[in-house]
Amino acid sequence: MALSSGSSTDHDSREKITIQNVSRSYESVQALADVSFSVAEGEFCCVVGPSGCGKTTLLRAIAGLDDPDGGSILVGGDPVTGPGLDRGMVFQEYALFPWRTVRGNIRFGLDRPACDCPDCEARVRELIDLVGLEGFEDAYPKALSGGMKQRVGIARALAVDPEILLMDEPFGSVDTRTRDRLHAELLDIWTQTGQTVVFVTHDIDEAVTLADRVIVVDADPGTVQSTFSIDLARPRERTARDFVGHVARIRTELGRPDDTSH
Ligand SMILES: Nc1ncnc2c1ncn2[C@@H]1O[C@H](COP(=O)(O)OP(=O)(O)OP(=O)(O)O)[C@@H](O)[C@H]1O
Repeated sequence: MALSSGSSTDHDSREKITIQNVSRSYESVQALADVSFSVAEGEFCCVVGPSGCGKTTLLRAIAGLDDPDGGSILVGGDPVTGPGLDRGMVFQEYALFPWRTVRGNIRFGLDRPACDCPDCEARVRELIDLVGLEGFEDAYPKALSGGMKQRVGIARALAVDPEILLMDEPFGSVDTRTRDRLHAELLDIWTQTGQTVVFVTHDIDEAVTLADRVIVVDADPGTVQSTFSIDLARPRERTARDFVGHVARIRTELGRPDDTSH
């Protein structure tokens, strides 16, 4: 993947994440090539692109789970040198601990020594309420539906109140109806928390449903393709009518037919 938001990558105070000339290769495969863009504080940014264009590699690098070969990633102006409590990650395949209950999975982040949560049990209860899993506290992941598992994944990522939420195709494994519901719930949570979100998807419709700003990348890792971002500046509270107009506008900008009727 090679992309540029078209804006300066010099750090300014509104920038929460600054990605500067980041590259990453796996043996002969170049997954990221000279990637530069930034994400503003409190922004919901979707990175959309086809399978294999380097989206997961990028997200893992921001999370500090993987080291780029070159370039730098700054969070709040500080270089990322490894995982941190300021970043929560939600994985496509949930990555829940099968031997832990819903409560135990959500509590995971709070059990770390670096966590200074004054009342962890109260925090877990708050998160269970937030993601609507009341009554399932003692259930194990194998007894949950895909949508419920991902609610646990989101709650676990939010447990330590991270400044940044990194989401890697989190709703790729749930049915369309559940996905629509989870979109609404996620936007609701984001409205409450005001976190900076980087949400990776291969689905442009999902991206325009959720994002303040969409960064579109194309196939062929390591080459610059038709990559652009769109500033949507949408209001946080949006009516269904606004939404249809919003999708139509984005489709026009992307040069795609207006098929927002379904
Ligand atoms: N650990 C690895 N070892 C070797 N190659 C890898 C590794 N991780 C990723 N790659 C390769 O790097 C490229 C980018 O992979 P990445 O998973 O970041 O893409 P992606 O856009 O997230 O794809 P998807 O949408 O399918 O998850 C791919 O060609 C992939 O095969």
